Amino acid sequence: MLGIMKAGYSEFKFDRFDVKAILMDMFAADTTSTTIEWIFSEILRHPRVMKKVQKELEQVVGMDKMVEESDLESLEYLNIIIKEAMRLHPVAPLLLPHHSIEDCMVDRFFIPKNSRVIINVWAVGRYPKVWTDAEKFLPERFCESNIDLRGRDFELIPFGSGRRGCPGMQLGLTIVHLVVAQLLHYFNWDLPNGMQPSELDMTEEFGVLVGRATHLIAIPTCRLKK
Ligand code: HEM
Repeated sequence: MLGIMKAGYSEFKFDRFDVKAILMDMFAADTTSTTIEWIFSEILRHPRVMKKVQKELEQVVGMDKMVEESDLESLEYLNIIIKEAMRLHPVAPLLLPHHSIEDCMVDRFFIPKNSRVIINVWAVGRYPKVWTDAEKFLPERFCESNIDLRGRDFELIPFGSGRRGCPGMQLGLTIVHLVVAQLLHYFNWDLPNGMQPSELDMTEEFGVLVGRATHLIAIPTCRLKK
């Protein structure tokens, strides 16, 4: 896109604002909203977790004030909920296709130069040799582990890793934390028509991004004092 912009041969106006808008459209909006929808689905399926994170919000933020960005680093339980939901539901389960620029060995595997490399982070996140009770949503598993999701630990790479990892990771994580924290702080949430948490359909719809097959519907009631 920068090449097209610099060459100036497009028949329409194409400047930095257009490049930014296309990047936001292609990479930012859906990844962030889909991640939030999965996190919220897991929280609604686990009322114990919802109560615990709301308690944390009460203690850290207080019931008479809105959540601010500066509160986020103190919300430790929220942080591990988000890690756990992104382990089970990486929105780009195969990342973007990568291309090897030279021969290399990864563990025992030889990858010749010019190969297309697809990394299945969905399977890595559920690999039973790495994760105990891999299919279960257990945020507390991260209390005793330093595993991070920013690309340093290859067991958990929902943003990819290295030079071609997601450049919007910090922005994405801040939006996800803030939106989820605000929704849980301001409202209590119920499933519609007396649906039980265990009945919530978690079917995935496969594509470049993997979202819920049906959108999540939840009923809010006000929780804050003012
Ligand atoms: C929770 C939110 C997000 C998630 C889970 C996410 C995830 C990803 C993943 C998995 C990749 C592919 C990395 C790879 O193949 O190794 C990627 C690439 C990318 N992301 Fe994100 N992303 C998020 C938010 C954002 C935001 C907010 C922006 C921009 C403002 C952004 C911009 C990009 C761009 C430009 C690429 C392509 C990078 C390249 O090919 O070099 N992303 N993202």
